[in-house]
Amino acid sequence: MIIGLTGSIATGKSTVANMLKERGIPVVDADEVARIVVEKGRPALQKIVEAFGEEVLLEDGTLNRPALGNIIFNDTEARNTLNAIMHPAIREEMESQKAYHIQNEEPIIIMDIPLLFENRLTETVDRVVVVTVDEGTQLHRLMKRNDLTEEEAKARIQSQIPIQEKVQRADDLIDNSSTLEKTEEQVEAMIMKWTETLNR
Ligand SMILES: CC(C)(COP(=O)(O)OP(=O)(O)OC[C@H]1O[C@@H](n2cnc3c(N)ncnc32)[C@H](O)[C@@H]1O)[C@@H](O)C(=O)NCCC(=O)NCCS
Ligand SMILES: Nc1ncnc2c1ncn2[C@@H]1O[C@H](COP(=O)(O)OP(=O)(O)OP(=O)(O)O)[C@@H](O)[C@H]1O
Repeated sequence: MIIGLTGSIATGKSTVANMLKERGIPVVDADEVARIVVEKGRPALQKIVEAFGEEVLLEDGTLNRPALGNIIFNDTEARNTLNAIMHPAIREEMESQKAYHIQNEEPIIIMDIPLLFENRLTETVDRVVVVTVDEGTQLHRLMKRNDLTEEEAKARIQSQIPIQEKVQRADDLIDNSSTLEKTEEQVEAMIMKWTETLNR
């Protein structure tokens, strides 16, 4: 069973992904893969420099992530340019990690993909789990985690499909508005449900 794990920015996908990993379920993480494909010497990094200039590089030649983030989260056209460079490379690496877990006969594999709906990838998974929080909590957690102003955080939130729309399209929901313990309980119940489905 291939499960797509998604949500909106800072709703708690990584938090839930870690809870799943702790329970032995393999997770293929799009954000992590997105970091690998822009490492020094990779073709995607070269293309990013060609599109956005040397100012998106740090002195040591690695990607200046905050600088690129400031450009793309405030400009749809720039975001589309970056997506066109990175998404094919991300997809290829994710497929290869998925194939590895399939070969190991893992019964459940999690694909943690923030932009699952935006990139129309729902057909590539069997079920979709959406991690949700209320909008106030999302804004607050994002501002705190990334040290952003309210305006900067709102621009990032608005660069994705609204969380309420994603909630409507979910097969399973995790409400991460409350404590981590409450989230953990929901994760355990969900794993139990999936396991029952597989054993049926
Ligand atoms: C712009 C970059 C360098 C900023 O890096 P930074 O370390 O600040 O953020 P990080 O990578 O941890 O992403 C944080 C969150 O931002 C959101 N996000 C990232 N990229 C995008 C995008 N192109 N469009 C909308 N939201 C995005 C996601 O919710 C993601 O979980 C980075 O996000 C990036 O390389 N983005 C393009 C690749 C991509 O689309 N990644 C999303 C997973 S497929
Ligand atoms: N239940 C919770 N209670 C308090 N803080 C939380 C809770 N869940 C997550 N957080 C915090 O909220 C922030 C966002 O969570 P997390 O990084 O898991 O979100 P994400 O959806 O993976 O984000 P992104 O889309 O940016 O990758 C983090 O700083 C995390 O520590």
